[in-house]
Amino acid sequence: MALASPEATNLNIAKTLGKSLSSCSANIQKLPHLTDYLPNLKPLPNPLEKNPLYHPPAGFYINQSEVVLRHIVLDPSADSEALSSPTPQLAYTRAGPRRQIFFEPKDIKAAIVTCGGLCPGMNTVIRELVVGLWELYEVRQIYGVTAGYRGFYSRDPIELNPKLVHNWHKKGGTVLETSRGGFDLKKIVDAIEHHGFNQVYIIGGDGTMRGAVNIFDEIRHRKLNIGVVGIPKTVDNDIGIIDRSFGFQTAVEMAQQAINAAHIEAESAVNGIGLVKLMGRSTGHITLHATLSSRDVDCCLIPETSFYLEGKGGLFEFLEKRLKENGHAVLVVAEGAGQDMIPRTDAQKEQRDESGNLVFLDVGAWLKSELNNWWTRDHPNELFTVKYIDPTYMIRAVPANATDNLYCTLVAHSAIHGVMAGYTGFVSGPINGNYAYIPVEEVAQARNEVDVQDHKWAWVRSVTNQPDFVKP
Ligand SMILES: Nc1ncnc2c1ncn2[C@@H]1O[C@H](COP(=O)(O)OP(=O)(O)O)[C@@H](O)[C@H]1O
Ligand SMILES: O=P(O)(O)OC[C@H]1O[C@](O)(COP(=O)(O)O)[C@@H](O)[C@@H]1O
Ligand SMILES: [Mg+2]
Repeated sequence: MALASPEATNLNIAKTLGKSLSSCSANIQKLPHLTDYLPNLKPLPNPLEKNPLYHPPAGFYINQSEVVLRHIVLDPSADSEALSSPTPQLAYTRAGPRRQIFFEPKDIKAAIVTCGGLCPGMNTVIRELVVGLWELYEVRQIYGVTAGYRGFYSRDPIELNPKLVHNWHKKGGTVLETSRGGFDLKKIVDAIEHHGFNQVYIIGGDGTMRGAVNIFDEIRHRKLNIGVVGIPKTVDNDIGIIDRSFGFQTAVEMAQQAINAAHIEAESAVNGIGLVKLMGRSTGHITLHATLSSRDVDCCLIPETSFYLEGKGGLFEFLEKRLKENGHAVLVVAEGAGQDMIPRTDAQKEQRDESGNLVFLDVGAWLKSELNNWWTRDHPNELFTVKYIDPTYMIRAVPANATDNLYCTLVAHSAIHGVMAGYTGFVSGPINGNYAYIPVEEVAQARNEVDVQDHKWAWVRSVTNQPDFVKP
């Protein structure tokens, strides 16, 4: 069979793509807008037009019709049937400044809140919201709601300005403080009304976004002129649709220190095992990425795949082989992995944190004990040591690295532009590297789990050469 020349192939692809795109219908996810329930709101020109220092160049403003495609991988050789009746492309409103806005800057009273667990970059997002609102849109009433959702109704908000927040991006954690639980819808929306907030910026994870959906619904139900935006924060990277959360890369980078230490301890012992437990309640993204970038890991265990200890194809058999070959092994486990194997009392089965998340048992401590039992049983006269490192909070209680800090700036400014344009009940985040606005309801439902069928997991397997843990 004659091979097509590269030019011919390119032409074919271009033709097919052209056909595909010309017949492509974009399924644009509808974004809620304040005018949906307040039709009399009048648009105003963007104050950036009169900014004394910055003169918006051509192409600065985003057209209403600009979208970001959800899926950018396309198979141009897909059969003609599929192309003649293409599945509509999922598309989201592109983020960025609009020519027209729906808030008079002097009337804006903005609230910023952080909820859930920590994530590197939270302070940067707060800082950029404050500075962006102040500098871009001349907003002078900006408040921080402290201690998470409960702070709306139980604490006095604190006034924020660029001078106060100017070096917050260098600090880990959240200066505004955060908490789990305390979500009381009526009290929260009453407090928003009472304080006169008309823009609410909510930084938090999956639980927080579910709360934001309720807040938005209630505000819409009361027909209040208040914009609500979510900024997804998830060190576990368990929120779907967006590429990743700010802080995730920083956490992966921090995890390297723990893996390096585990490797050194294991290498320096006779039959040494270095065991590291990383964050990841229901997803193993941190563990997977830390494994891929380290290359010192012999076995990576995540919640999305099960494993077993004893017998053919089990963890013990694999580790025994590695110890024989290399004298040491490094094991990295996500906190949510193997939870079904750890014995629990009835009380432990019921234990929940303030937000209602199941409290996990320590998979690292359990594995360490199981490994020790196994070795003393099977090799009573041979030296063996397990060095267990749990860097849980060390990987998230740090300032964001440069890449994440940049992300924080873009996501915060995108959120501001969206709220100013009258959008509400949405989330600002990157999709395929482009910032977009996504209905918060969709984000609250979208999970992002490690796909163990895709290439990334295959890379892990090729780096570690670990078993599939398929029972014979
Ligand atoms: N289904 C839900 N509806 C309303 N609020 C929720 C829901 N789930 C969690 N929350 C609230 O969101 C906040 C943070 O949730 P949590 O699960 O602790 O962290 P994260 O947002 O980081 O996932 C808490 O105040 C919690 O009460
Ligand atoms: O001890 P805390 O503060 O509850 O945080 C621990 C948990 O936070 C997480 O990072 C998830 O937090 P978020 O849902 O807030 O992103 C889990 O991996 C971990 O179980
Ligand atoms: Mg969560």
